[in-house]
Amino acid sequence: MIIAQPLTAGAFAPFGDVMDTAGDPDRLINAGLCGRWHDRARLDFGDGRAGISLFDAEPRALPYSCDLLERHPDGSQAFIPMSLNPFLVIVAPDDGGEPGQPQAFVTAPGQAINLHRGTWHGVLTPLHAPGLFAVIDRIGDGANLQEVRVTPFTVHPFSG
Ligand SMILES: NC(=O)N[C@@H](O)C(=O)O
Ligand code: NI
Repeated sequence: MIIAQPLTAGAFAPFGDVMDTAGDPDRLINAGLCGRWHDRARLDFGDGRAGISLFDAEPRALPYSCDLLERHPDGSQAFIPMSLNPFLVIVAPDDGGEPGQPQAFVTAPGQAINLHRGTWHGVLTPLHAPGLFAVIDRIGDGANLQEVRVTPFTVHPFSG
């Protein structure tokens, strides 16, 4: 059993970047009418190119059972919600080419994530409809996908 934790940049740092507008913007632009939180993710598309896709994913409920993790060996993958709904993020360290102990996080409204190249993760998991996301990841040759069946585990909500 895994308890989903509130997503923080520090806890997620081994796996990827958290993008949000917490704190002051890096720049004020557009005559001071817009804050820019500048260059907040480490994107990597290897020998491919950057692509932007839109996902409409079915919401899941907690407790959530997971038995499959995947990774993209050739590029990073960013999930940017097009709603203010929180979503579930499951990641795991690499342990000799297999996923190690999974960790689960629930995003705050307005948070987006960028999975670093090769990070083990669960597939996009909205928790509320609409499960609309912009996804920035690698477009190129090859599958850029490694999937592994894992011992099923259940993610439970944080009861903070
Ligand atoms: N398959 C796909 O485009 N998405 C997955 O990689 C995912 O992490 O949801
Ligand atoms: Ni993925």
